[in-house]
Amino acid sequence: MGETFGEQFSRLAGLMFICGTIQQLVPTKLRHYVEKLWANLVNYFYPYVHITFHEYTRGMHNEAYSCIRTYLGSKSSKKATRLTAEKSVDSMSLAISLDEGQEIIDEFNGVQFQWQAYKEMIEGTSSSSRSGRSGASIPLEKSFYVLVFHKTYREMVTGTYLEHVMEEGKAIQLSNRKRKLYTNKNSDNWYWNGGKWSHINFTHPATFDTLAMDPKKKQEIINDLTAFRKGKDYYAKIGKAWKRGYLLHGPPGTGKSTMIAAIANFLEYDIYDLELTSVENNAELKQLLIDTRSKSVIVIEDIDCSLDLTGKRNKKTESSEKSEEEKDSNSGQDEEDKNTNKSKVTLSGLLNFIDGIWSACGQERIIIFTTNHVDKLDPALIRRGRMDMHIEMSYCKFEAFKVLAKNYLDIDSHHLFEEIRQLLEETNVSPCDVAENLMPKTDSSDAEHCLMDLIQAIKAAKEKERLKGDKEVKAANKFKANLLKRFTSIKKSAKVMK
Ligand SMILES: Nc1ncnc2c1ncn2[C@@H]1O[C@H](COP(=O)(O)OP(=O)(O)OP(=O)(O)O)[C@@H](O)[C@H]1O
Repeated sequence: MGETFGEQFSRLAGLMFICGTIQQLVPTKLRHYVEKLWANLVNYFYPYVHITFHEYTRGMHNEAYSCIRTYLGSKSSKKATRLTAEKSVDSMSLAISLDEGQEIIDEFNGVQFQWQAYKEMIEGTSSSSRSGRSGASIPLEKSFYVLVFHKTYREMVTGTYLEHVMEEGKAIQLSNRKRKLYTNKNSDNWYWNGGKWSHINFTHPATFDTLAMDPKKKQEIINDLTAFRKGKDYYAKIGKAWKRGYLLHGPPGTGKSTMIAAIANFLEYDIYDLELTSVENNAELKQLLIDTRSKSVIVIEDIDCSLDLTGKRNKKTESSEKSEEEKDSNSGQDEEDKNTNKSKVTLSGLLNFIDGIWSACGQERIIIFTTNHVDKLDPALIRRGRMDMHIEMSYCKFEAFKVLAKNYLDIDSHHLFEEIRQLLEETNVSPCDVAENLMPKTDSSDAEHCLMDLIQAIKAAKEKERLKGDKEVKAANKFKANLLKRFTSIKKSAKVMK
């Protein structure tokens, strides 16, 4: 746009003044025709297009309006002189928006777009009122934005500019909102209790900075998540639903749940904590997934304990699996009924949940399974493509310990570090146990005290491991001796028989 909006409007205003003056000189009888001609001329020569975005359309809230409001709020805090600020219960910070009558110029790909904010009062009627006076006339506030642009850019506006405004507005809204931790309700409560998931605000403080693990492995995960977050076009190009699966496995207390919180915080996603044991069947599982929003992490913790999903596939052939699923969902009389939870969700139901066609209806989702026993899981459940990244959360080694020492004691080095390094190399201790010992127990506990406590705890664990090892060696030796004894006696009796 060569001229600015200001210049173009002042030129147009000058022209209108001249035409207005000419109109005054025209005889009254002809004035009507001149006015009509003038309106047509303005229509023909006025090079601007106006688009109005109302807050409500046909009684429904217009999502485009709130995206524009957020988008312009982010631009106008630097440019506009009168702004409105508000904070909703669901949002973390103040939302700034353009005040009534204000306008700002937004620039996109070198083109200027003018936005104006308006508010007008209209008369409305209340359908019911607290005073009991139904149908009373009440003043309603009607807010709207008007986008003004040169007609040359009509295609750019409808093609890319508005999409850019919507996307950016939505992204700001998402990063501003309080994130949620959802848990699935029992299906008996779905309809009378507002939805299939109940939620609380998600405020877990874990981040990748506070997560104790091998730094190289941690960086790999961060890179993977970053690529996923930016991967919208890539996933579209390769024809894959925009989702990714992570399998977190490792002994108890190694940080699997902490890692989930760190992932959700890193991506700024909500978490859906799916309790499989309270899902009755495969159909319910699908409905629960459909009811999740994008930009979310769907978690099934301790998948090996959730349902008897292990080994089923190994026992059956691929071809018999479909009929098995039907059998499961119809009668549900076999293996699942042996579970105390009576859930009829099957392995194939769960596989569909992860990668069925309909699972692509909501994009930008992460699915995470956790387990303490990866070897117990059916290979089909965790194959690449379903669980794209397998992350082993392991016992605490020195690099992970340093992160915990920094978090809990705010120290980067200490003369006891070397002893701890050696002990951790020789002993399996979970980060959870290390963290527990690093927590000051009394007001007078300093770093030295905590590190000494930790050394004692690792030594005790080492001793326990040694005793366990001795016991195992003894048992193995006993077994070997028994075997040898039996073998010799068999040999002897064979000789006698000869
Ligand atoms: N890798 C870690 N980094 C930081 N803190 C950790 C880590 N692992 C464990 N912790 C600490 O130990 C506590 C328990 O860890 P967490 O629940 O994440 O382990 P988990 O592997 O999920 O255990 P489980 O398998 O028993 O569910 C956490 O609250 C956290 O304070």
